[in-house]
Amino acid sequence: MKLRERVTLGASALAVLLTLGLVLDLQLDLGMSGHRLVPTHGRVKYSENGADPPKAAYNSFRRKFLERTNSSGSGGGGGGGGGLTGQIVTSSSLLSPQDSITSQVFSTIRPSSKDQFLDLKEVLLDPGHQEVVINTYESDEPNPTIATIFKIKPKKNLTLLERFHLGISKHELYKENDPLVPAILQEMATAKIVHVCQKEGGTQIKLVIDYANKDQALFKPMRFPREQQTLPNHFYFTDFERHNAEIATFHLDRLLGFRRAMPVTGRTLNITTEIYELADDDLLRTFFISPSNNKCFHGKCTYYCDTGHAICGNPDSLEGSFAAFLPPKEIGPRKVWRHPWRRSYHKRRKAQWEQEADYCNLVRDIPPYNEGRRLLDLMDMSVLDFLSGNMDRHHYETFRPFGNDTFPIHLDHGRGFGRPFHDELTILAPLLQCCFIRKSTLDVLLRYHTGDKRLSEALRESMAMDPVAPVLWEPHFTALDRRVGIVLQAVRDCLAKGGSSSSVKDADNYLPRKIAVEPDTGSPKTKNLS
Ligand SMILES: Nc1ncnc2c1ncn2[C@@H]1O[C@H](COP(=O)(O)OP(=O)(O)OP(=O)(O)O)[C@@H](O)[C@H]1O
Ligand SMILES: [Mn+2]
Repeated sequence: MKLRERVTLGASALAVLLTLGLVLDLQLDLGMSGHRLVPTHGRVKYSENGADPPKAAYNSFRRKFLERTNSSGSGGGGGGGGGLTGQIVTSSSLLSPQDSITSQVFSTIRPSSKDQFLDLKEVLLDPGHQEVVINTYESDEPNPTIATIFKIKPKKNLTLLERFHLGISKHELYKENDPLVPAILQEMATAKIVHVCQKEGGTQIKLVIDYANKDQALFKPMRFPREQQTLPNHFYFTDFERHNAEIATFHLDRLLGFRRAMPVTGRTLNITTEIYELADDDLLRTFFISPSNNKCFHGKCTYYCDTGHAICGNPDSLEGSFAAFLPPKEIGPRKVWRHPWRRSYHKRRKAQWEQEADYCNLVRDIPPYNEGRRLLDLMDMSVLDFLSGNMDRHHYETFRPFGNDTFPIHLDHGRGFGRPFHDELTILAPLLQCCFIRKSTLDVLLRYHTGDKRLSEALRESMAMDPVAPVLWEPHFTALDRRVGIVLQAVRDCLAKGGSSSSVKDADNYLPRKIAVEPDTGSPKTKNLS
């Protein structure tokens, strides 16, 4: 080979390697949204006159290389105390004043636990002309179920879960006080298991549990005792999953009146007779006996599926969460959406919403957020996640048969309930940036804050019957009540500000665009997202 050919070949190989490296790096940062791929890796700078502000290069350098930590100081009341008042709560990514030009800083005040929020009560009684607390009328709209859409007549011999599936409706997974829910919890916790295999996909190990009547559950194993907190050097995307967070979030979702999470129960299994002896070959291959003679398995997955992170019986029993299985594709096909407030999933990069104060206005011009219930549902989701401390909301799913004006299913809560002494305000970013909330959600929160039964007490009661109770470590209950107060304070801040953080004072810009008049044909705003 001539020298020139060798050089050309070398250069081509280098180019291919570089491209591959770039693609792999971006992969970490891209999300799939139905069929829209929305990159967030571009560093979008925000400045008032469109030009880079002074020191922008320095700030960007500093953010990139000097401020790598994801868990610097916070206003979170240490020691599980709660009840601290007048203290400013800020996001953990709080930056210096110079940075606030290019970065959004999230902050609010921790209210007193005795604050009765009379101002919010007044708004609930008479919403008037404000644009923060939004009354919706979903209950007046048709609410077809899977059974009605597919014209399925429920037969007598259906299983509990089959009946549950047929009852899933456009507005919710199950009705308030639906007797099927406790029945399914009981069945999942006690019925005989006949087969176990690993669930494909996802980052951490999950097992599909088959019962004799063909009903199924999704099993997430316990890894740590209840008191274990998120490791200080773990990012939200390397945090371990907690089975008890799945259980607690189902109860929390139900108590908040959302009913968008599948029922989840705890159960203690015998690892030999209820997993090993029923496992399929692929799972069986990952079983081994630990030095202390316990049976262990690690399965196959992207994170933590190796001998060092194996799941072991103790000595023979293994606790886990059992989530009722979602309906099969034939009747409940789902659409996957990229969450607009998704984090960057990169140890140094920031997401677009972290850098643009005006981000909400961008989102609400884009379908499906420009009309109907979706954006309000994301506010609900951010409240749920803030209360539980779940930072891992990258995608969400909806049921296709109901079209786009339907609820997002609350799935995958394994990373909640990890830091009871820290309130992560960035989880509330959708609410803080859009500045509106469903009236019914505010109503529920206010009742828990000022009524007879605080949220912690309601949750404790709701989970008392779970087979692995107590489900949560005590400090998480204190955290919940404290965080309810913070959400209420955030709504109060919004009312005081008169709505969205946008500088545009046009009322239409504050409302979920049910009233949007013109179809969105390549609005100039979308250029930032493409
Ligand atoms: N109850 C359920 N029944 C059936 N399928 C489910 C259920 N819950 C979740 N899934 C499916 O399994 C996928 C993975 O579940 P989940 O997100 O809880 O696990 P994960 O390991 O945290 O995944 P990821 O790492 O992608 O976040 C979900 O995206 C969803 O499509
Ligand atoms: Mn997950």
